[in-house]
Amino acid sequence: MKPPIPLHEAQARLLDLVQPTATETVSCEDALGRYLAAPLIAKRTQPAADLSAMDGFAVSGEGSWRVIGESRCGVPFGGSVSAGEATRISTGAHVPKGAEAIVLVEDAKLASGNQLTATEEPISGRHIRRAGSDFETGAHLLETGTRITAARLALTRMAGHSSLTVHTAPEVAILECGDELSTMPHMCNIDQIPATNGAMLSAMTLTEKVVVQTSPPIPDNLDALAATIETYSGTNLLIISGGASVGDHDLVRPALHRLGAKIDFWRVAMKPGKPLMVATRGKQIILGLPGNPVSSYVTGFLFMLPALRRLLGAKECIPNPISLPCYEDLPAGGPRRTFMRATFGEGQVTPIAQQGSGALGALAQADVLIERPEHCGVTKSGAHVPVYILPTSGVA
Ligand SMILES: Nc1nc2c(c(=O)[nH]1)N[C@H]1C(S)=C(S)[C@@H](COP(=O)(O)OP(=O)(O)OC[C@H]3O[C@@H](n4cnc5c(N)ncnc54)[C@H](O)[C@@H]3O)O[C@H]1N2
Ligand code: MOO
Repeated sequence: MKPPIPLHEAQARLLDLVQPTATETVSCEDALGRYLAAPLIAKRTQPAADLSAMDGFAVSGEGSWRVIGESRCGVPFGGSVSAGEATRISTGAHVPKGAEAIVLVEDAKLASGNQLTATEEPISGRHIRRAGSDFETGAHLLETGTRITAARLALTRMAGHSSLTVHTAPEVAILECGDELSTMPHMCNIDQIPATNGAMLSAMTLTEKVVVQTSPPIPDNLDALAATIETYSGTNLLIISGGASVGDHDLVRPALHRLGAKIDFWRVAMKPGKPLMVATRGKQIILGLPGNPVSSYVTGFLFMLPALRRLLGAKECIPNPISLPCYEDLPAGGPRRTFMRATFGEGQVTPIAQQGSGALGALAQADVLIERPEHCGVTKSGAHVPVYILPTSGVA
């Protein structure tokens, strides 16, 4: 048996196998959460003209000023203002030609209806958003592969786009196998356990634009497993949880062999998640995830979601750790890169006592994964450690 390969090599090999899906043009709103298939180039200049940043008066020269009109959003003042003149102005309205300062409403005094004085001397250029200060027509605003977030969706529209080119939603099948798995958590007998991984992995994909298909748990039977894999052969990505290890009833490898799939690698030097398997069958990518629920989650986070992002054309597919202090001493690392479930609070992370790869209670409590590199030394409390933030505030 070949030794497990290092995590980073395994992730790189997986991503090398995956090609982004075809492209399609969708409304900016429908592109939310997807990745640009072309750079975002500004089709307009923003602001298109000098605008006031405050409600008040646009003035020219020294005060006092005679108010000769109004500039409001959508209805600019038609003419220009000369020294000693002003217009009323709204936040976001065009600064009239000739005006160079804004007197805030709070600082304005009006006598006989239209004679303006200021309690605070206005400063030339202050409270004026200059034309093009956000971006100019032709500016390269977002790179290919950038994810459309709420703020970027607003930017695409402000830049004059109503549609965007993105990659089509890949089809993903999520399977789970094991004779002990029950679809009825409320009525499991002693020989059974509730099937959790299919539901969990499906939930994890909700952060990406994908079409997910699931099937009831597959029994530990080679014919049944091969037949189910065949049923989903048309999907871009096939995820199989369980049966990835070396036991007599771990049938994913035999089933893939029988179907002529090419196993690219099996076993990664990581904990949890060692029996992870990556294979291809024609254009389909197949990921065999270990069945222990925490192992399935961690490999889902570090392999399944990156593969989906690559299918969707993301420029960054693999999550990046940040550095945070750890509240406790951490033991030296072993031969496998280890991902410890931990909580986050008061600016530091604290490992959870129960680190078993079946311990869903601890996983459900975890805010972060602490990364312990292979053979690292002891880490003293207070030292910074690499940490992956888990999405705990929304779905998945
Ligand atoms: N002799 C060895 N035994 C094992 C090794 C090894 O290297 N040599 N590796 C261990 C590691 S590490 C892991 S991880 C597990 C993974 O094994 P499998 O992928 O074959 O998983 P199963 O045996 O099918 O299940 C393991 C465990 O998880 C439960 N399970 C499975 N699927 C689900 C599901 N969908 N929902 C909820 N729970 C599930 C299953 O009942 C088992 O308890 O292998 C070690 N063994
Ligand atoms: O790799 Mo297993 O996931 O350690 O329990």
